Amino acid sequence: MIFTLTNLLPPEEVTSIVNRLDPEDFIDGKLTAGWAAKRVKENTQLGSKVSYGNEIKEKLKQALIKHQKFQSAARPKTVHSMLISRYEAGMSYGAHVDNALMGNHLRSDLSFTIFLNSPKGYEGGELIIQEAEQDRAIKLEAGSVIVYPSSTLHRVAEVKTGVRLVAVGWVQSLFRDPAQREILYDLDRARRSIFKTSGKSQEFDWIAKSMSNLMRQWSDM
Ligand SMILES: O=C(O)CCC(=O)C(=O)O
Ligand SMILES: [Fe+2]
Repeated sequence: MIFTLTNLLPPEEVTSIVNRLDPEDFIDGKLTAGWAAKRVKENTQLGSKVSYGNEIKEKLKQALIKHQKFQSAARPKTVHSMLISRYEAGMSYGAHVDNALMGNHLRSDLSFTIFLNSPKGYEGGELIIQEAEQDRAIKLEAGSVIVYPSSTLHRVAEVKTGVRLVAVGWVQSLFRDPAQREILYDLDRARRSIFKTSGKSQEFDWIAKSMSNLMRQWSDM
């Protein structure tokens, strides 16, 4: 399941993040890519020792963790390995699959891109996810997020003009099976919708009970 979150942060907060990013603090993106992805990764990213970088990543991570749709659809155990990337004209990231295990044995079940600047600020630069029949190209407003399975082949199209600024990161979910996550997401949506129309009805209780019991069976702690 691929899903989006709109307005992760208010626009003024996204602008203030962008204003803090000094192009001088960005280093070659190849430094954090696996040996094969290194060959196709042509971008820059905020150096890991840049002090304000950790503050920004923490703020974005907290906003994700608090987001109800993100909780319901991703069921995060850990949000990890965040990077802030900057693509100038001519830069791209060719087709690759994300490392399954990162850092201190953290699994990547889901990948996300938080768009930090407006799509009006650059041409090209779409995130392209390969699906069975066709590619899906994604370019969102500043402050919006795309969340997609880490199991996919994906790439970032060449930026033709302007600058593309994004934060990317990964989620180890409490439920590693995408089908299980989708069932839990649908049950949660059904439960919330029933609650809205009929309150804490008998039907609400049955769905809530089933959801809890499936979570007990499936959770991967
Ligand atoms: O910039 C993006 O939207 C995705 C980048 C990416 O695929 C990665 O960092 O692994
Ligand atoms: Fe990737």
